[in-house]
Amino acid sequence: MTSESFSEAVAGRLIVSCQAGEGHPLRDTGAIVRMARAAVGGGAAAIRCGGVGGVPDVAGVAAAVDVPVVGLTKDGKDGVFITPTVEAARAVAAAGAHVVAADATFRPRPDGRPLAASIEAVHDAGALFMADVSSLEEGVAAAEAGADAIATTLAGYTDPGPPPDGPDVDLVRALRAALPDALLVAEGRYHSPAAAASAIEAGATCVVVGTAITDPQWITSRFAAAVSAP
Ligand SMILES: CC(=O)N[C@H](C=O)[C@@H](O)[C@H](O)[C@H](O)COP(=O)(O)O
Repeated sequence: MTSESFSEAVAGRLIVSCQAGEGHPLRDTGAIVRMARAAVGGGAAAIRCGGVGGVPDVAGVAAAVDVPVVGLTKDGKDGVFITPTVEAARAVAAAGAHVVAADATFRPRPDGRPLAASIEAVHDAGALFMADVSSLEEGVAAAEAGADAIATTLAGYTDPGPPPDGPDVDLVRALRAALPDALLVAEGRYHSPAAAASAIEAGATCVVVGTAITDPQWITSRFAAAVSAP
């Protein structure tokens, strides 16, 4: 898939992130695949999937849906953990991901290789590279290093302490101003249709929504809290 055809497929549309972490009741490749098919049925333009040991999820979803698949793996929860190494990036591409999403923050990478090495490996495998960043500077650097898409995935997750409640729409605005032609993905804590629409208004090419669509446990907890007596 070329970056032009991926951009055409997702422009002004929703990507659904279908993931379930270790210990989650939906942590099962078959469940993830069915989730992805349901998301496509509802109008998802692409699926983002993978996680800890998530290569089988990427392969299963890629075989089951006819929309682009953004794949990733995760290794732990600290530091650089989203597709953190060149080897992990190669494995995700080999599983059939059209786009490989990986951490592109300035933090030290566990294999000591530069971001550009992961980008090159993904391109050599015939896939595109989505750079998961937390700041304007990281997004600009990732674009300069050859990333095909810049995503705000890690905004709010690199500082100590809990992330804020809402999405970082200001980062979307700043990235669009700095990178007028980039394929810019708004991602992270978009918890309502209105919030997702606000990202497009701020200049995002497309929006990724995960938890608010694909985690019944999280959705239930919001309803449960709303009806519980104070
Ligand atoms: C920080 C991190 O690990 N983000 C991950 C990236 O793949 C996923 O756990 C998120 O679910 C995804 O980014 C979508 O975001 P939200 O679930 O907030 O809609």
